[in-house]
Amino acid sequence: MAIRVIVAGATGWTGSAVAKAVLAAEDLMLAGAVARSSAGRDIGEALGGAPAGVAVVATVEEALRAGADVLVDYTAPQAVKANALTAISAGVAVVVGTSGLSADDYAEIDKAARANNVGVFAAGNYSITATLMTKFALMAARYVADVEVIDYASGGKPDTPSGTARELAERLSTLRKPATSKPVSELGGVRETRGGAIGAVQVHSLRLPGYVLSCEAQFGAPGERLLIRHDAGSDAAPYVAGTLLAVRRVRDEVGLRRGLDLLFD
Ligand SMILES: NC(=O)c1ccc[n+]([C@@H]2O[C@H](COP(=O)([O-])OP(=O)(O)OC[C@H]3O[C@@H](n4cnc5c(N)ncnc54)[C@H](O)[C@@H]3O)[C@@H](O)[C@H]2O)c1
Ligand SMILES: O=C(O)C1=N[C@H](C(=O)O)CCC1
Repeated sequence: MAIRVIVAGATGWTGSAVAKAVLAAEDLMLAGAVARSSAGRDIGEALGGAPAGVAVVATVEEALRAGADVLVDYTAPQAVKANALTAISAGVAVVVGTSGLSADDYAEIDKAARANNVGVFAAGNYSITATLMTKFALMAARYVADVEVIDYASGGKPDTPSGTARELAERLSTLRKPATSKPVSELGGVRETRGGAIGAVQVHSLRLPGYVLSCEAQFGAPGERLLIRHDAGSDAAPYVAGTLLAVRRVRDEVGLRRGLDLLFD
């Protein structure tokens, strides 16, 4: 039986690519599409194609009324937590694509998921090559203590740091040995120039025209440096396969799992 999927943010940059892929997949069924601006329209037509027989609705609550197995969220940082909690309380598994959630937000989502016997999957980045960047950085952190994360995006990105950088820093923090650099609290001058701490890792976010989204882990050791970096282009296609992998697997577990690499092996 096909997995019934709701896509929230279904007409957005990423959500539209995911919704089209769900419509095209034989083992998935687009059970709902949430997009406030297109509410009432057929989602196939709203995406520039043939009618799909699914009317766009304005809220996740409305979409859930038709029945679903998985909610995929590609909306906005201020909407994603409420959408996820709404789905969880209806017993529906969630794939979180939207960035902007903190470790505390994820703890709350995990608690709700466990209480409702539901699986939730979240990845700061669903692209295969961005996930490899994270995997290689985590490998390097086992051998090199000093690492900082730099996140680059266009000036319009609404959240900082990126979901990619936040997840990378959180995960590096669980592995790293104490850094050798002077603690920020002991520095003179303008301390903010040393970036923000996520866990035990300093993160620096640049927002400049010309970037789509790039993220790098920069390791330093006496006399040498190692740079592990991912650069995204301007197409949403790289995020689709990883998102659909999560959709197909999210109901196998209860509670929250984070990081696409968990689904690689
Ligand atoms: N994890 C990943 O791999 C990955 C990949 C791409 C994008 N993202 C993240 O996904 C999010 C969306 O990115 P995008 O580039 O597709 O954005 P977008 O602006 O193109 O699309 C977002 C869609 O959500 C809708 N929306 C916004 N606020 C909403 C609300 N409160 N309720 C309902 N719908 C709402 C918008 O109308 C829009 O259609 C961002 O947080 C981005 O960082 C993550
Ligand atoms: O375009 C964006 O915005 C993206 N956001 C994610 C992030 O915050 O890391 C990753 C992919 C693109």
